[in-house]
Amino acid sequence: MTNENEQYADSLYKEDLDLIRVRETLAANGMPDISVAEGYGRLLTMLVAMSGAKQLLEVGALGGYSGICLLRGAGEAGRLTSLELKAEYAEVARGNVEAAGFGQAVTFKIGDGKASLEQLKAEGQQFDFFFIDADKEGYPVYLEYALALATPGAVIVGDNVFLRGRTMNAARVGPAIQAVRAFNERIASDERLLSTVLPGYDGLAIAIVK
Ligand SMILES: C[S@@+](CC[C@H](N)C(=O)[O-])C[C@H]1O[C@@H](n2cnc3c(N)ncnc32)[C@H](O)[C@@H]1O
Repeated sequence: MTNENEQYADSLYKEDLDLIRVRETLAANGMPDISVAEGYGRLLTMLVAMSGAKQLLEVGALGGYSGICLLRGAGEAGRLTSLELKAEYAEVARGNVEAAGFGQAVTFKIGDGKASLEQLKAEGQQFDFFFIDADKEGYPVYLEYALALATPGAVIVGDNVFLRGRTMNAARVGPAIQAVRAFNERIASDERLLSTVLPGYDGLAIAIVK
């Protein structure tokens, strides 16, 4: 769901064939059309480019839309580790990331993102950009891992932090909603982070590790 402002902003940009392909393959494979919003996809590219990040990590690959946006910002030296629960989704993402010209730059890790992050931590891997966009109940844990795996100055971005209004609805107390509230509060108050929450689309949290 996009509002008039978002639709206007999106209408300014020409068709993006690599991203159209992602949406087509989602439909063709019966996958949900829940890629990051167009404007936030462009913002991911900009944030990666502006920060100079090269070692990128995303939690939640789906069909590769955000992966393509992230890698576009990082240039030739960019490397993306993409964590995805479902092997069949990762295969669709792999095809789309390859078709966009980034096949050599991406590594998919299949399974629960928390287990993959624990493995990356045990291997001593570090990243300078994190995009958290998977199961909402996992957001606080994903943030904890991002802080543990972050280089100084790393950027941490979390999508859908409004949960289409459920985050702000005090009557809603389900585990995913409480987890996203905890994530947002931590983003705003953790003294190790500089942060903001953008209210467009479904809400995007952006933080820099000091
Ligand atoms: C909102 S979609 C990701 C969209 C993607 N970031 C994009 O913008 O193109 C969420 C994805 O997270 C995956 N997911 C759900 N639970 C997960 C988990 N525990 N670990 C890793 N991935 C998970 C889902 O299978 C789905 O592909």
